[in-house]
Amino acid sequence: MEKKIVIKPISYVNGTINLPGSKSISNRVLLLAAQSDGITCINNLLDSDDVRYMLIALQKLNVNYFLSPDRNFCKIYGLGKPLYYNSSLTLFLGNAGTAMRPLTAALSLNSKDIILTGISRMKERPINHLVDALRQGGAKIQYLEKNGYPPIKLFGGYEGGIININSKISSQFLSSLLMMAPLASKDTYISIRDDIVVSKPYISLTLKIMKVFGIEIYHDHYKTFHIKGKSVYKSPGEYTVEGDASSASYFLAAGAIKGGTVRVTGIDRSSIQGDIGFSKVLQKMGAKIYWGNNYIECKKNNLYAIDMDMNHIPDSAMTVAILALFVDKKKTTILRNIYNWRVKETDRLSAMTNELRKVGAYVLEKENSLEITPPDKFNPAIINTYDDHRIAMCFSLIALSNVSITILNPKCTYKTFPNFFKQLKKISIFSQDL
Ligand SMILES: O=C(O)C1=C[C@@H](OP(=O)(O)O)[C@@H](O)[C@H](O)C1
Ligand SMILES: C=C(OP(=O)(O)O)C(=O)O
Repeated sequence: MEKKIVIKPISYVNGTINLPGSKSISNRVLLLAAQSDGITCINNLLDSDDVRYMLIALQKLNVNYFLSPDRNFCKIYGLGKPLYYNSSLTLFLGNAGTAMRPLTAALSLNSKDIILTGISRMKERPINHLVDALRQGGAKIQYLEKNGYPPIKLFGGYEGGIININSKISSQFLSSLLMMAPLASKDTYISIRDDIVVSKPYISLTLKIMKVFGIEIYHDHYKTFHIKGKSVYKSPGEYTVEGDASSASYFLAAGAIKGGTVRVTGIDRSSIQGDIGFSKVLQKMGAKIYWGNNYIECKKNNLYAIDMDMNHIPDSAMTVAILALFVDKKKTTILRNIYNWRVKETDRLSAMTNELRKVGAYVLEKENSLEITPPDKFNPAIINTYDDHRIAMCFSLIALSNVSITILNPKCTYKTFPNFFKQLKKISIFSQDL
C-alpha cells in the first residue's frame, strides 16, 4: 500500500459490509483454546497484525494449530494445561495489547526466562498495574528497560492468593489475570482498587468467553472476584468469532452521515462486545438503527450533539468524535471519561485534537474529555495517523463532507482491519461519479 491514501468526497453510502472477526474475541479465544483440553475449531478468526502476533507467539510456545490459507479458520490442538516453556525465548508482540497483557499473565505461571517485547510505542504503554498484581501472587518479573513498561522478563512463580489490582488505566490487566488465575495452583481472590474498572464491558467479554471454555467466575458486581485454582479449560469444540463491533462503527457512522442504508453483518443485539453500545449512541444522536438477526443497519437522519460518558466504548468513541462534526446547528459534543485514550496506540486525546482542528473543527482538550464543535467549513486536510489504526479509519469519514481527505500511513489499519479502505470504497458513491 502507498504511503498515503486520498479519499475523494463521498456523496452517498449504501450497501453491506461483512465484518471481520473481533480482535478482542479472536485473541482471547486463541489463548484459551491453546490451554484447553481438546481441539477447538475457530471460525471467522480475524486476520490482522494483532492476531498474527498472538498466533506466532503460540507457535513459538509449541502450541500446534492448523490455519486455513485465508487465515480465518484455525484448528487448535489444546495443551490441556497452561502454556509452558522452560528455556530462553523472546516473543515480539508488536503493539498488540491483547497479546502483551494476557501473555504476561499466562506465562507468569510456570514458564521461565521469557522476554516479552514490542514496537517502540508498546514500550511506552504501562504494564505496571498488571505486574504489581502478578507479583502479589508470587510471580517474578523484571523490567528490562524502563520501570513499569515492556520489555519485561518473566520467571514464572505465580501461585494465587489475595490480590489487589489497579484497574483504572486498562481493563486488559484484570482480564489477563482472570484468564490465567484458574490454571494456578491455588485460588485467587481479587479486589479492585477503589472499585474502579475502566472499559468495564471488556471484563464481561472475558468472563463470557471463559464460561464457553468451561470456567465460571464468581464476582461481586466487579468489586471482588474469587477464582478457583487447579482448574482446566475445556474446549467447546467449535467457536465462531463475532464480527468486530468497533470495526462496525465506521460503516454505521457513514450510514448515519450519508446513507442510504448501511448494513453490517456478523453482529446483532445479542453481541457479547461492549462496543455494540456505539449503535445506541448513534441512535441517541438521531440516526436510524435497525437491529436484525446477525446484522445491524443504519440510515441517515439529522444528527444532534450529545454529552456522554464514553468509558464503556473507548474504541468506537473515536468514531463519535468524527460524528460530532456532522451534527445540527453547530452544537458542541462532549465525550467524557476517556482519560485512558492517552496510553493507547498513541495519546489519542492529543492526536484527535490535532487532527480534528486540521479539518476545521473547534476542539477543547481536557485531561479526561474532548469538546468538539463542527467546523464552519471543512478543510481538505492531510491526516497524520500516529501509527494508530483508529485515527486512520475514523478520519476517512471526513470524505463524507464535501472535501477530500488524505490519510498518511494507511497501512496502520493492519492492526485490526487490513482491508478497511477497500471495504469503505465498496459502499461509497463518490461525488465525481455522479
Ligand atoms: O480487552 C480488550 O480486548 C480491549 C480492551 C480495551 O482496552 P482498555 O481496557 O485498555 O481500555 C480496548 O480499548 C482494546 O482495544 C481491547
Ligand atoms: C486500544 C486498542 O488496542 P490494544 O488492544 O492494543 O490495546 C485498539 O484496538 O483501539
